[in-house]
Parts: sequence; structure tokens; C-alpha cells
Amino acid sequence: MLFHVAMQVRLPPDMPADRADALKSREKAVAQEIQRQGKWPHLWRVAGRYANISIFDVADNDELHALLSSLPLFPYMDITVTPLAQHPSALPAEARA
Ligand SMILES: O=C(O)C[C@H]1C=CC(=O)O1
Repeated sequence: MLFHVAMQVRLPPDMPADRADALKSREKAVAQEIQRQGKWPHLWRVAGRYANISIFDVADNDELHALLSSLPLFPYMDITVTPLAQHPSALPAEARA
């Protein structure tokens, strides 16, 4: 199942820089491991914001929740999930230029 996921990071302004840096470093390692597993095929920065737009490819809602809640920044993110379904006008990838 594909999910569109929008994450807005909101670190507390008074969080010490070394704590924030450690969280971001751990976040990167976990995010890249999930990508290596093929479960996070798109990760895009939203220009001008500490936010991303992602596509997750997972078995079900429970797996998505497990992955999102495993992210070290999870307590500091507002996350909006949109389940994706097939569009009847969408060409299969192999039919596109
Ligand atoms: O920076 C972000 O958008 C938040 C989070 C998502 C992946 C990652 O490495 O950090």
C-alpha cells in the first residue's frame, strides 16, 4: 500500500544544539535504513520549510505507524498521512515516456 506522508518538524526552540544534532543524526540513520528496505521510495524536502513530503510503500496502516513511530524525531513532528489508491487515468510506468 502506498501512503503520502507529510512531516513537519517542530523542535523546541530551547532544545540544546547538541541534543538536536544527535537526534538528527539518529533520524538520518533510521530513515536511510527504511529507504534501503524499499519502504520509503520518495523523500523530498519542502522548499523553505523544515518539512518533507514522502511516499511510503508498506503492507498496511500498522506497518506505516510502526515505521513512523520508530523515527527519533517522531515526538517532534506533526505528521499527516494520506492513503493512496489507483487513479483510473494513470498510465502504467512502462507506458510513459
Ligand atoms: O528532515 C526531515 O524532514 C525529518 C526527517 C525525515 C527524514 C529525516 O531524515 O529526517
